[in-house]
Amino acid sequence: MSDPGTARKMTRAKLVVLGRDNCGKTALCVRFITKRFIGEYDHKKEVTYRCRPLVDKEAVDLEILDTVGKCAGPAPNSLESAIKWGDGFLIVYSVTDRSSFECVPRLKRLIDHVKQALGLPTVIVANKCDMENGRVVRTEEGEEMARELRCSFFELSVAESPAAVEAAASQLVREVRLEFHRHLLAMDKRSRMLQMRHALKSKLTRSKTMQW
Ligand SMILES: Nc1nc2c(ncn2[C@@H]2O[C@H](COP(=O)(O)OP(=O)(O)OP(=O)(O)O)[C@@H](O)[C@H]2O)c(=O)[nH]1
Repeated sequence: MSDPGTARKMTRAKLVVLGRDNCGKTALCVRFITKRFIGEYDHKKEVTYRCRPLVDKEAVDLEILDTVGKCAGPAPNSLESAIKWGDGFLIVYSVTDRSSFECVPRLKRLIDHVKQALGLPTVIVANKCDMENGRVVRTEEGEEMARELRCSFFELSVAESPAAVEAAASQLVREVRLEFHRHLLAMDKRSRMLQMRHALKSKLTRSKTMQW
């Protein structure tokens, strides 16, 4: 995020894409950035993409970290570092893979734990809805889980709908912007309180000196 001390507008943001292997994280990143769907992605390590999309007519410099899917066992250090680094999170699962769906709450808890904060900007994406024949997770299950975790929810097909991918990523940028402005307000409030405390202290010191 931009440094709130120097700018009132959020000009950059760091997004992290999380989810089990094979759920379509790389496909989603590539679709969002290039608008293309290639089909096969050679991706065995973390990759950071950079782009500058317009979201609600305002440009934003995005760094998007595409993590490597892993869910079982303790979270690797690289995943924790990725979460520490990020301002907003896209958690992806595939509607054709129940274990990827079950992984979502675990990843959300990890975000809350690593960032030591609740309610950070997080969007859940249910991918591969074009594969109706292979579907094992119903739309309502995804919606219900997103409600429980208090996250925005998009069910889409990266393969078939670039517009839906853009909508999900734009929603995340909006939520990161909101968080940025909340942070600015909190800092303004804190600095006003400090100013008031300082003014009160000097007044007290002055009146004590006058009594002497
Ligand atoms: N039918 C269909 N296939 C998809 C969709 N999105 C991704 N895929 C396919 O799913 C497979 C895995 O996609 P990736 O983007 O490599 O998945 P990933 O989550 O990055 O996987 P890891 O790198 O192992 O973590 C690829 O064969 C994609 O072509 C989709 O919306 N529909």
